[in-house]
Amino acid sequence: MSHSPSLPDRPRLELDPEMSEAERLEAIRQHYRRIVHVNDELEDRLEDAQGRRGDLKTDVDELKRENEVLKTSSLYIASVEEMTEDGVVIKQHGNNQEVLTQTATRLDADLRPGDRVAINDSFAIQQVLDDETDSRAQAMEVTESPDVEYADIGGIDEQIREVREAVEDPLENPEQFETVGVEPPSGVLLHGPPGTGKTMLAKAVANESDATFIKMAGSELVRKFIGEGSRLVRDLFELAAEREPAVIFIDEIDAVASKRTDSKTSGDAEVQRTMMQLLSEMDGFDERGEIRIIAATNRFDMLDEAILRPGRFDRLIEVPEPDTEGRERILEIHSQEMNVADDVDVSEVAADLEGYSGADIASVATEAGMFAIRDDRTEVVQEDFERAREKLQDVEGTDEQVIHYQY
Ligand SMILES: Nc1ncnc2c1ncn2[C@@H]1O[C@H](COP(=O)(O)OP(=O)(O)OP(=O)(O)O)[C@@H](O)[C@H]1O
Repeated sequence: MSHSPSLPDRPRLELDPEMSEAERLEAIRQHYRRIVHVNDELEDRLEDAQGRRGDLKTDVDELKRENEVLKTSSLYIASVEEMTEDGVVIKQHGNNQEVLTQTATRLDADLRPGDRVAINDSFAIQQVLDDETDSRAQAMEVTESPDVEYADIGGIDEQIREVREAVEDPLENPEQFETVGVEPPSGVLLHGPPGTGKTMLAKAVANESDATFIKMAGSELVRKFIGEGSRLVRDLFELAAEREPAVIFIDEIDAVASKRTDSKTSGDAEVQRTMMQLLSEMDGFDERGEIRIIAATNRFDMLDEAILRPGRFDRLIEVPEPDTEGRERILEIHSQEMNVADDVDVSEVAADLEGYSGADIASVATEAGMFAIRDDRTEVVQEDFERAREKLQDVEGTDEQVIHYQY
């Protein structure tokens, strides 16, 4: 590339009055050729200059970016709480301080409450972080087809029937609901003591309706993902829309939907915001297509009534502790793969397990098998079940009992 500063001389047309017609014509022709030549040369130079300009612009952009990075090298993570006329209210992760700040105009349109953002030392928002962050993956358990079937669940046949009616039927035969002119229930709330099969039931109905199972634990939203609750709830519904047909399962919903307490700590405000997000997602649920939502709690008494209104969790299903017959069925399910001696009387074992949940009974079966192994036997005998029950009673002692009692 030549970058000579001087421009080529401007060609001059010199005509002598003495010249003949033919000479004049020739002089004009030559002049024309010179002009064309100079023009070509100028065009080449222009092209070079433009190329050079492009190179310089790339350098400038690069430097600008570096400068930006240097200026904002230590960014902190925060969540957008609210968009107000005066600016954006954010809360920094790790401390609960709320700050009113400004944002670069180029980001304005993209911001929504609940977004995770990167802020600089002066709290100015520099960047909106991607939705697909680690916490989204961590906070949600997604299973294409959970390996639980209705036949694996014992003692709650009536509850299975109700859940199928509220979840499976609308997913499989939406037209039937339309023809008859009834709205399927918006959300199903399973309530009852711990370990009675609520999660199993939600997994089984997702599996048997060929729906993706997406689980989120309410307790984790408030303990582990502080400041991200409402965003994660929004992501949960977005993910379900991407994966429909889908069953959303919110375990321990009481953690985000408890009756309002009087204290006004920011922790409570945050839980409140998470619940509001959940309510607004459910209110806009009609248009969401093939998504059903199930929640579970063992603290039904603590729930805020707002979540039980029509259009939200409007189908309540109690999943109680199993009765004798139920316990027998659960014991059969959990020992069907075990080599149990013919003379074991399952109904007698079950009768002794009064107050045991399905989860407790599963442990009794496993523990009975362990006793047989310890005794170097290949068959599980009646006494193994009794010893297992005694052992678990000793181990469980207080904690579990207290929870059961509270319920
Ligand atoms: N009705 C049941 N039939 C068969 N197994 C059961 C039943 N209930 C519980 N179990 C056993 O207990 C385990 C835990 O059950 P599950 O997680 O479904 O209970 P949950 O009601 O959701 O409990 P939590 O309230 O503590 O979340 C299951 O994996 C299963 O092994």
